[in-house]
This record gives sequence, structure tokens and C-alpha cells, in this order.
Amino acid sequence: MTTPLVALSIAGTDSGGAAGLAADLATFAALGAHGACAVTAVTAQDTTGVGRIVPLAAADVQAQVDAVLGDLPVGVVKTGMLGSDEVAAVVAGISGIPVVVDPVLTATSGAQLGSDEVVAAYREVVLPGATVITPNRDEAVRLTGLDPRTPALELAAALHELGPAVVLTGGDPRAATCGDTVMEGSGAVTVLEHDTIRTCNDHGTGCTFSAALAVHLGNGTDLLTAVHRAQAFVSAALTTSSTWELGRGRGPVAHIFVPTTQEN
Ligand SMILES: Nc1ncnc2c1ncn2[C@@H]1O[C@H](COP(=O)(O)OP(=O)(O)O)[C@@H](O)[C@H]1O
Ligand SMILES: Cc1ncc(COP(=O)(O)O)c(N)n1
Repeated sequence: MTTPLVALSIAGTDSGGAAGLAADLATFAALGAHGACAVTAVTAQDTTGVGRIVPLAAADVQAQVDAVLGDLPVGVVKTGMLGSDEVAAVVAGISGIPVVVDPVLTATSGAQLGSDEVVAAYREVVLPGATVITPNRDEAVRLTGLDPRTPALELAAALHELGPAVVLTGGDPRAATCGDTVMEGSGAVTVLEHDTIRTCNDHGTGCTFSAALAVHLGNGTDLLTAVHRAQAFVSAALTTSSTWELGRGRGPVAHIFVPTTQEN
């Protein structure tokens, strides 16, 4: 008998199947983890944008988290769109399990997925108990309140001061390379650069990256190696989706036909 890694995603749904829970569960499966989930919000969303957003009550999210934690040996928690400061408090109540926080505040399409109350809750209750946070530049600027021109290193340091290790992602489809700035718990900084995959089918990239990172961390991999492997997974997924013609907008990152043989 074997027990697989169980990864719990606490996130919103994307009806288009590109981002949020769909990305998390597909990534967990591709990397050999069993995915459990707690839905925080339901979005009517496609490749062109986000329509209706229906947040769930914190009690409903808490009930899902309690059901999963009461039965399954969860090895890692990954959070995405939280929807409200009350749901943020549910995440803050989880202890004794590594928590990877993807602070989803804005969709690729530009839609707002996190209010100022949610931003405050990240700072005050979620980040102090988080293992690692994976913001993109816009999210880091919003969470820190710093000037948008602030260098990546300073943004990472400001978030690190709130508690977690930081992976400030630098995906930029127009640049030759993408650079992710990693600040470990010790404060050590490494910039991990890799080639940009040319594609407009990148909806769900951030969710996919942090879900892959969560699986590797849940398997006990050190942060730098885990980031490197999560980047490789995203690059493979984007290479596949770069050949796709799907939807009228920013198409989904491909979670299928991705090599599943990465070391854990
Ligand atoms: N076009 C791309 N080619 C290769 N890697 C990418 C590309 N876009 C993003 N990434 C990588 O995907 C991860 C998530 O990055 P990012 O796009 O910044 O997240 P978000 O979707 O939250 O904005 C990072 O590791 C980043 O380097
Ligand atoms: C429910 C949900 N969660 C997260 C994202 C962010 O993903 P992206 O930055 O790729 O739009 C999203 N659009 N929808």
C-alpha cells in the first residue's frame, strides 16, 4: 500500500478550465499528487474575461477544509483566489502544514479578483503563517503598497518581512527571458531565469506554477529546486498550448500532454 502526496487547493473556479481550481487539480494530477479542493468562489469566466463572480460564505469554505483535513493526510495546501477577508481567516486557521499562497488579485484579462479588504487580510493574517508566496509584480506592488517602479528585490524583501519565503514571478511574453526572484526563508536571494515561450495561450500560468511548486515542496524538495522544476513544468505546458487554437482571447495553458516524469 502506498499513500500519495495529498495537495489541497483552496481557490475559485474558472468555467473556462484554464485557471483557479481547474489549473491546480490538473497540475497536481500531472505531477502525481492527489488533489483535494475547497471552492472559495464560482466565476463565470472564459478566455476573454471574467463575468459573474459568486463568492462562497466563509462557513462553507471552512466546512470543505474541515472535511478534507479531517480525513485525508494533506501534505501541502495551495491557495488561489480567496474572495473575502473572512475566507482569508479560514486559511490563516490552518497550521502544521506547508501553505503556498498565490495571492490572486487580478486576472490575466484585467478583472479584479481581490478587494482592498482581501489585500489587508493577506498582510495581517495569511502571510504570517504562510510558507511561501508567489505573487507576480502587480500583486506584489498591491500587497506592499510600494511604487510600481520598485525593484523586484525590494518588493520581495517587503513581503519577506511579513513572514513567508517569496517567489516573485516575472512572466513577460514580450521579453526574451522570464526571471523569477526567489527570497528564501534565510533571506538568501537567487534570480532564476529561463527562456520565454512565445504564446498568447497563457491563461492560468500563475496558478499552474504555484500548484507545481506546492507539489514539489510537499514532496520535501528544497525551495530553489522546487522553483526550477515548477518553471520547467510551466514551460512544457506553454510549449504545448503555443500550438493550440482555443477560445477568442488568452487561451488556456495546457495541462495535458505534459511530461510527467519530473523527479519529485
Ligand atoms: N511565456 C512564458 N514562458 C515561460 N515561462 C513563463 C511565461 N510566462 C510566465 N512564465 C513563468 O510562469 C510562472 C508564473 O509567472 P507569471 O506569468 O509571472 O504569473 P501570473 O500568471 O500570476 O502573472 C513563472 O515561473 C514565470 O517565469
Ligand atoms: C478563479 C480564478 N483564479 C485565478 C485566476 C488568475 O489566473 P490568471 O492570472 O491566469 O488569469 C483566475 N483568472 N480565475
